[in-house]
Amino acid sequence: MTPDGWTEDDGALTRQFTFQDFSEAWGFMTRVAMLAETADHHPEWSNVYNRVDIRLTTHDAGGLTDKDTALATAINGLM
Ligand SMILES: C[C@H](O)[C@H](O)[C@H]1CNC2=NC(N)=NC(=O)C2=N1
Repeated sequence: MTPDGWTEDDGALTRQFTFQDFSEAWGFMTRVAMLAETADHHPEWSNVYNRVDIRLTTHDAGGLTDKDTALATAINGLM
């Protein structure tokens, strides 16, 4: 099942997050980075000022796995 707010698209989960400013976006990215390191599962992402675009896919498997769903759910838990 696709976690709230995420879109399943071409073997990946994507979601865009928008914050008040860069500082809030960067703080969020820092927290996501710590989740990613703990899970040894890392996002494809980009940041423009207050916006963070995240794409989750499992490169080793060539598509979507439970690791992506788990990380998306954990990221939702930061909000
Ligand atoms: C060696 C290392 O565990 C692997 O390369 C991990 C690291 N993080 C990863 N992250 C993601 N998103 N997909 C992977 O396949 C992946 N593989």
